[in-house]
Amino acid sequence: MGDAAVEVVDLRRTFKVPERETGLRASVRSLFHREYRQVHAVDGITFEIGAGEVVGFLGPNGAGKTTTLKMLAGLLHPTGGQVRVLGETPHRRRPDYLSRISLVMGNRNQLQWDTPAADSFELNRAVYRIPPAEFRSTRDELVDLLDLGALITKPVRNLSLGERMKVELAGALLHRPQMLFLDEPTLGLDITMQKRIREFIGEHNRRHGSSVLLTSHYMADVEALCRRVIVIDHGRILFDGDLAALGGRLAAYKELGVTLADGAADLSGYGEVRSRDGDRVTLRVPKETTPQVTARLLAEHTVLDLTVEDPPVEDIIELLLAAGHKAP
Ligand SMILES: Nc1ncnc2c1ncn2[C@@H]1O[C@H](COP(=O)(O)OP(=O)(O)OP(=O)(O)O)[C@@H](O)[C@H]1O
Repeated sequence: MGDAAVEVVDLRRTFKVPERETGLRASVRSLFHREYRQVHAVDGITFEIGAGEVVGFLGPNGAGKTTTLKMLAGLLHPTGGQVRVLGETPHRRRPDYLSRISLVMGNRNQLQWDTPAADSFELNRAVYRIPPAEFRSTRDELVDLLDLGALITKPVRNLSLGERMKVELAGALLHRPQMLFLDEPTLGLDITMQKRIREFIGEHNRRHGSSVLLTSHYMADVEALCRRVIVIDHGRILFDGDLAALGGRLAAYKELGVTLADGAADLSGYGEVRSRDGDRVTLRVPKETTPQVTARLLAEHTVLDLTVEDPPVEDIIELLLAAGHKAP
């Protein structure tokens, strides 16, 4: 295998889950004889991530993203296939490997709850055997980049969700991991804090060149950070490539944003009205008829503003998933 940061070939993970039938009789029967079914959480995926690359990992709930990240981080054994991260087999969990990666899960706390983050940072220093001078300079850089200030001296439990995510990220980066797995790092945060976290991730990547695999339900995160995305559904990859190509390949329509002098005009004859925000109407129009539709709008109305854009990424992914479901 080459020197990609992540190399995954036909990776699989199946879970055996008990079938739950309803009713008293079924409950009693299940005491003696349990039926199981196989859940193919990850069903044969193949991809590579280059050194320093930031890749978005997208898919609906239950698609297999977290299961994949856990296998890459060495928390779960694969049921089949091959996985190499930084040239290592993750589930062997060699200390040297663990000191070169980090997994941050937005819905999980990894720092000690009752003590200040600064104490957990010290613990990480000892666990990862970070030389004191390197530790101080990395910590100070993270405190500065994330604007942590006094936050690291307060017990973690007293921090807001956004503040906690910032100190979590700092804790996860103290040992300067080359590979970063981020599972919903902006989950539940307000827009300002989401932006702050995403800017930090971008800046950290530019400075240190670590590779990042990121899952997020917020497309703004993905659009800001990832040129490439992998879309997964039902444990299988539906798309792997440039985010821009995803739009170009799939979107058979454009979105027109129109503001008319007559804000109340009915525009349903020009295309599908997607939304109306005050005087501004968003229309979905087939790509090939966009020039004619814009020409008609301009000829038949007093147009104050007109924009032509690709549909939002959320819509494109929705189309992709719908097409994937129709595939045999
Ligand atoms: N420990 C487990 N035991 C049984 N089934 C599991 C286990 N972990 C995950 N699954 C199942 O595997 C599938 C994939 O789950 P996974 O958490 O990887 O999805 P996801 O893409 O991360 O979803 P989300 O966006 O909701 O976090 C789901 O059907 C889930 O119920």
